[in-house]
Amino acid sequence: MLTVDDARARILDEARPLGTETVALADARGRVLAGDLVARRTQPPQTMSAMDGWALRTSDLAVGRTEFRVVGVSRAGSGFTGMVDAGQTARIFTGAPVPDGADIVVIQEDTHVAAHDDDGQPLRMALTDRVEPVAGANIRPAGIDFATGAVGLLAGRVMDARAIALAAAMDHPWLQVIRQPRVGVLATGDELVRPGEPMGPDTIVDAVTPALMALIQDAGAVPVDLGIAPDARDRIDAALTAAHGCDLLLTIGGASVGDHDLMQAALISHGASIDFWKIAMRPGKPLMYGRMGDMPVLGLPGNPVSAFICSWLFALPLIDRLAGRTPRDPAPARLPLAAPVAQNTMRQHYMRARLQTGADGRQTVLPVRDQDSSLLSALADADALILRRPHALAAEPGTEVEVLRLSPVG
Ligand SMILES: Nc1nc2c(c(=O)[nH]1)N[C@H]1C(S)=C(S)[C@@H](COP(=O)(O)OP(=O)(O)OC[C@H]3O[C@@H](n4cnc5c(N)ncnc54)[C@H](O)[C@@H]3O)O[C@H]1N2
Ligand code: MOO
Repeated sequence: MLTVDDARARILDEARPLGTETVALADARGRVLAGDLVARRTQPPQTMSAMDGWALRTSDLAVGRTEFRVVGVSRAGSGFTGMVDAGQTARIFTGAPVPDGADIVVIQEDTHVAAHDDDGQPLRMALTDRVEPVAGANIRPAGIDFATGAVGLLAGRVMDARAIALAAAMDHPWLQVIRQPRVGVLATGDELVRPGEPMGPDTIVDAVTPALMALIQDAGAVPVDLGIAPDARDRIDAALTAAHGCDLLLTIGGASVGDHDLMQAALISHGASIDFWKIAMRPGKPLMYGRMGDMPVLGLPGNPVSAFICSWLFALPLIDRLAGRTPRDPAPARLPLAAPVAQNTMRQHYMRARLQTGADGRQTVLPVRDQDSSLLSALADADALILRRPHALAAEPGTEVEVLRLSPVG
């Protein structure tokens, strides 16, 4: 049987980022830049003050001048267009252009107004403290952030709040980004109903579709609910036809060996090639992977925990790749066990577990008691998975094991 690592590699190796589209900057959160983003302007556009104070000449400070004649005011958005000559100063505010002639801004805390005119406007400014004549002090040169034509954000950058700020500052109202993957979710099984639908004695509620819809959204992709197909070839065929147009298809159930496990045959009749079926992992052994045309298909086992863990391990990195991001590959932490675990089989085991912090502040990990792959209560309760490698030996409390955290969302 294929190992988890080999299965991951086979799934990811074939996948390529999708095409591009243009989105408004306001809709760009979480999207992936399709190309380098170049500044369309220079920031700051001219020499700007970094402080509220007075613009003047360092040459005046160097010769010991302490009083200056006020010749104008430079505000953010409306600079002083005149010249600051020797012995002169201009009132200046943070973000205002530094007038010609001035090469230093003295912060107002080091000054006082020595004389006002009849309207109360400052006529003369005097220094109250000694100010070092350092040219450029409290001044931001033009282009210190970025200059027109400079590459500010690289292709592949995920547009988080910080990247959005820079794109906005570089004057990009629109961005070229990788298209969001459309991920079809198709549940199968005669026994399934939607939450709230009439129930019979043999029915259970489709819990996996809603879980996958949430997981897909958390991954920045667009979920497409393809419904529940009963265990009948014609119904599964119709649902697979409806999947055309998706970038990835996740099917749930019908992956095993039972008489009603029809998914593989249906996929093949739709021209799908099956790359692998069954991997050495628990839960999730009957995972199937193939392609229908260009569209990758993950045939998830029906047991809800198996479907969730297979999606978490394989569908999420695949969505990352299709969306143009680096496929996630969380490194396991090492934490001591809070309860013993048995020797593992040849299947890599992802045990549902809870992180806990002892009175001494030390974190341990407690496997949930029942690892049955149908138990949604245990899955909801878990906040981590203990990763047990094939044939790992039995381990006592205190033994460090590999732990993957299930994030609060996803
Ligand atoms: N003889 C064997 N039997 C089974 C094997 C095996 O190797 N030999 N593998 C077992 C394993 S492991 C798993 S996992 C399951 C996978 O079965 P299928 O993928 O064929 O899934 P189903 O039979 O359709 O369903 C299994 C189970 O899950 C419930 N289910 C299905 N879909 C949903 C859903 N959307 N929401 C909630 N629950 C769902 C379904 O009712 C069944 O109880 O096969 C084992 N058997
Ligand atoms: O491997 Mo199945 O996926 O036990 O539940």
